[in-house]
Formats: sequence, structure tokens, C-alpha cells
Amino acid sequence: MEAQKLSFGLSSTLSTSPIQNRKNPIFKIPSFSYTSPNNLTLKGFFLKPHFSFSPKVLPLPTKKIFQCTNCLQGIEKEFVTIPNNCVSKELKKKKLAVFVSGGGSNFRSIYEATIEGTVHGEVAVLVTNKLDCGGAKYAREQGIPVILFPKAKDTSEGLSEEDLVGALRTYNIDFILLAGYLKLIPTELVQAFPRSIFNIHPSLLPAFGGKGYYGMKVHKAVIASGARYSGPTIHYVDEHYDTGRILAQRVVPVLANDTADTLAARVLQEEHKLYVEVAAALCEERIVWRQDGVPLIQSKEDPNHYK
Ligand SMILES: Nc1nc2c(c(=O)[nH]1)N[C@@H](CN(C=O)c1ccc(C(=O)N[C@@H](CCC(=O)O)C(=O)O)cc1)CN2
Ligand SMILES: NCC(=O)N[C@@H]1O[C@H](COP(=O)([O-])[O-])[C@@H](O)[C@H]1O
Repeated sequence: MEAQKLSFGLSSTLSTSPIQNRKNPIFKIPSFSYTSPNNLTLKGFFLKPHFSFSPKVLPLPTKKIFQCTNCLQGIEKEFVTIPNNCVSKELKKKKLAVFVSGGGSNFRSIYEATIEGTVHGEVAVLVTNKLDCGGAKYAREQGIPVILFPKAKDTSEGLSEEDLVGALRTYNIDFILLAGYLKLIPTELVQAFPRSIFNIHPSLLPAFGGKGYYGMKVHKAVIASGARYSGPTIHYVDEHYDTGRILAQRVVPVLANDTADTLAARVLQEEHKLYVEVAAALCEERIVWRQDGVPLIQSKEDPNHYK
């Protein structure tokens, strides 16, 4: 198999990473390349980080460039990779905004994982288009600020797109996680948080996605199609419904006697696990970009393993 090339980060002069060039400013910065024993070529370069870390152990035997992803803004800074035998780096705890419209079981799973430390992050704010939904009620019980977006039709309550971006900046949000949010995220927000907005969808995209495919409608369509497998997809959010880059998926069987409810329950169980795994990877900066623009998650247990 031809060695896959990985690039870290968002800004690059690397002619081989068109997706970075297309979506991010071009910087004249040096790069390095390393091919692992299993023929996986890694490429890295100095980046513009938007979060930093303070290694505990210095001097370090090797100076390698530390990968960083989802960089939004910040100062140019040299990173070093800390070998496994050194004290692990200290990562800034990431700030999360979760968007819901319904019961909020995925939001609850993520929140509980931040409390127990599985996810090195903090749910700083909840955004919803339904203030009386289960997710919003749970957020209020936990003392998490709740924002109404978009504005309610019949009242002046809620934020405009511009005010929402400002509020999320005020909370210093690093990542936005959509979890059962049923409204289209506006282009203004997508552009304000490049490669930092994620969504979970209850089918194996690109199948059964797009406008009109949400909640039980998805599971009914899967069963009606005769598909033998389904499962959750977590993807980057772009300007359209369900067309962003796929980051993670899990597969569950569709049984011959399944109803939409039994299938939904099986998929939802996997969703809860998958979203916590992805949130943990985001907060630990373990997302890397393959040269063809596919995002991968670096294994926590084996840094040479990607999925
Ligand atoms: N810019 C983006 N916004 C959103 C995305 C996305 O990928 N890009 N994902 C959705 C979540 N979603 C599927 O995962 C989804 C949600 C809702 C719909 C839909 O058809 N909605 C209806 C309105 C439903 C309602 O208001 O009750 C519609 O637009 O007519 C499709 C897919 C979240 N936002
Ligand atoms: N297209 C978007 C969509 O259908 N999202 C789905 O809404 C449910 C929300 O459940 P929750 O509120 O209990 O997390 C989840 O199954 C999620 O995949």
C-alpha cells in the first residue's frame, strides 16, 4: 500500500495539502517529514497555534515539530514533541459549546465525560432553538448557561447570527458540538469556527443524510431501504446539511424484525460512546489530516495508529 502522507495543522505551504490551502491562509513556514516503521509518512510544520501547552520536562532530546490542529488564531510558536518517556505535556482544557434541540442524551454523555475527566474539556455553554427541550432543562440544572438560537419567531428572544458568534468568542469556545440540533448552522458561524464544528448523525453518511433526514425519519428510511447495517457518523460541519468531512463512524446491525424505535435505540447507544471518544480526541489534539484531505483520529494508546 502506498505510504499515506499526513499533515498536521491547518496552515501550510505544502503543495500537497490542497484542503489546507483552500480553507486556510498560506504561511511561508518550514516543514519536516518522517516515515514510521509501518510506512506511514507524517509531515509537520511550525503552526500558528490557538492554544498552547507548557511541557514540564526540559531540555528535550529531540526537537520535532509538535502537531496542532484546528488552529484558529494566535502567535507563531515553536512546538516540540515530548517523547513518551517524558512527562506528558499539559494541554489547555478546551471550551465546548453544545447545540441541542431535543432530549439531549448525547449532550449529557459529553457533559458527564467532562466531569469525570474522560474528556479534557468543559461545556461552557449550551445553545438551543427550543428553551423547553430536555437538553436545555438539563443544562440549567447543571448551571450551564443556555443561549436561544436562532431567535424565536414570535418574540425578540434569542441571538442573531452575529451576536451568537460574539457570545461564543466571549466564552472562548474551541469546539462546537451539534447533538440533535435541527437547524441549519449559518455560513457566518461555519466560517467563524473553521474545522471546529462537528455534528453527529444517526446513519452511515453519506447514506440517509441531508435536508429532511433527522431523528426517526432517518431510521425509518434505513429500515425501508433494506440496509443490513447502520450506525452513527460524526462529521465536520460545513454550509450544507451532512456534507462535511467524515471523522468517525461506528456500525450496528439492522435486524430483520427491527422497528425504527429498536434501531434508533441501538444506534443511540453507539452515538454516546462515539461522541465521547471524538470529544476526547479533539480536546487532546489527536486529529490529523491525511494528505488527501481526510481527517483521522490518532490513537491514544498507540500514536502510530490512526482511524
Ligand atoms: N450547516 C450545517 N448545519 C447543520 C448540519 C450540517 O451538517 N451543516 N447538521 C444538522 C443536523 N442534521 C443532521 O445531522 C440535520 C438536522 C435537520 C435537518 C432538517 O431537514 N431540518 C428541517 C427542519 C427541522 C425542524 O425545524 O424541526 C429543515 O431544515 O427543513 C436535516 C439534517 C444541524 N445543522
Ligand atoms: N440529523 C440530525 C439527527 O437526526 N440527530 C440525531 O438526533 C438525536 C438526538 O438525540 P439526543 O437529543 O438524545 O442526543 C440523535 O440520534 C442524533 O444522531
